[in-house]
Amino acid sequence: MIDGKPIVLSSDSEDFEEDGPLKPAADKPAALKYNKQTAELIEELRRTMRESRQDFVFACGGSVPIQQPTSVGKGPLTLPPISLRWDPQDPSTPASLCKLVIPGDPNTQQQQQQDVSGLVAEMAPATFGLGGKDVYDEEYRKAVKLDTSQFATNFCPYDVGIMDVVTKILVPALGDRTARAELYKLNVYEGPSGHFRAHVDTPRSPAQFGSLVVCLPIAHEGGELEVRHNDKTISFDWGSAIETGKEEPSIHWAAFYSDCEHEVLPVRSGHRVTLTYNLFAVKPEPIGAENKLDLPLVQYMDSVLKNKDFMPNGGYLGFYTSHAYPHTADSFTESTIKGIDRVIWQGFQSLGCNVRVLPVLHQDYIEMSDSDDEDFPDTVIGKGLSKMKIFYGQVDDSMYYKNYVLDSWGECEVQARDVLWLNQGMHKQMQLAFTAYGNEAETYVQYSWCAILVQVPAYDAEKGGRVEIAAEDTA
Ligand SMILES: O=C(O)CCC(=O)C(=O)O
Ligand SMILES: [Fe+2]
Repeated sequence: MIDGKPIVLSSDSEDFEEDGPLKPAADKPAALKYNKQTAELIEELRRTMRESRQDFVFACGGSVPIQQPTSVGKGPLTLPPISLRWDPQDPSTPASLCKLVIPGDPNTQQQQQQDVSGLVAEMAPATFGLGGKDVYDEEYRKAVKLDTSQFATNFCPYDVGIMDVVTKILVPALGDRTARAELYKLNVYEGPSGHFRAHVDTPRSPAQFGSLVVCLPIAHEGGELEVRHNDKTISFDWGSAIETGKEEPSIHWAAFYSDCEHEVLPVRSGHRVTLTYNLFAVKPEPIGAENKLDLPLVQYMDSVLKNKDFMPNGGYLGFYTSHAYPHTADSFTESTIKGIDRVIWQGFQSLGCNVRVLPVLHQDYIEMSDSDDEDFPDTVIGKGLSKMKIFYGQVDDSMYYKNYVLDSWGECEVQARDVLWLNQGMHKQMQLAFTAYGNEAETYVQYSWCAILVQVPAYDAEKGGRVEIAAEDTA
């Protein structure tokens, strides 16, 4: 949970003095109190973190063949034919016409395409969220959908190991946190032009961390799903794999962090039929110091903290998260923290530091009458942000100025100028993504990117390690 006051940081906190601690200068809000050795070690730590970022995945996928059930040898990972049943718009339509079994008889492929057309005729245009409203605009999304109240399927992503893979790859193996999938929509993207332009998925709750798409084996061409994070793109091309005769009928799936921008490219022909699921992180475990992460980056962080010259009197580190996170107007949960963010958050915690995650907003997105004011910060960070109704441009107070007291840990006040940043924070791309198109007009939960704030304890020369500080309740 995040509550309390908003805090303000200057982004140019790179100023070190040659020897010894800096004297804070009134005209230099970024002046810092750290020594030269700290400056050098920080540079190394920054570089290592930049490099480590490349190693984290943000999407995964696979395929599962469908087998006709036999009386023998039906193992737990066998996927039987998938049936779909739906509510007809005309209640007098016989049930036999409101059902599709996939794959159907291999000799009647054409029949199957006709059956899909029958399904499509019962589906409604799929809208997307724009500016708080559900909009239908074929320029951005051309697809049809059914809600879960209107259809049923025997397919379950848990039966065939998909959720095991998702949990292992996208929910880092920390504690026994796991992923829960909730069926969300049935969608059909029809050739020659069905598509969904770049968007991020609207979070359904602060516990949502990802989305799962399952594509049924129905012939189509095109319709590649592209998922992007920072400057990387992962593409899932199921159409060519599904094309008749090339492989045994299989479902194809992809799961990805839902703050990652993604896009369905135009379907050239056929029907791209998908089930979509929202993924939630469940069973968060309290993380204790005994729960050390055995990752090179954490070992490196450990070695820096063990260096007696690094922040000998303690201090504060900041890391702008690589992903954006959902939060509601008054709640923010750390249970969905992912990728390198998760490693940094838990890594520092396991090394005896206190860690917090705070939402961040860049000034471009804050509309204030006096935002031309030079004293107004480039970046506003803090727990109180969520209370400012920022997403509607209604910041109702002008108290958020540079060098504001950022936060406090017990008696300890953290000022903006005390924080050494490990990376640069302007995730413009992500901010644009969340202000542009979502898959749903839902404003109750929003994404924003965040800052991880780390309280580094002082070095105790006698003990030969960092001073112990009281662990925080991170629930
Ligand atoms: O069908 C897909 O591959 C993705 C669909 C999608 O992005 C959505 O429904 O939000
Ligand atoms: Fe989406």
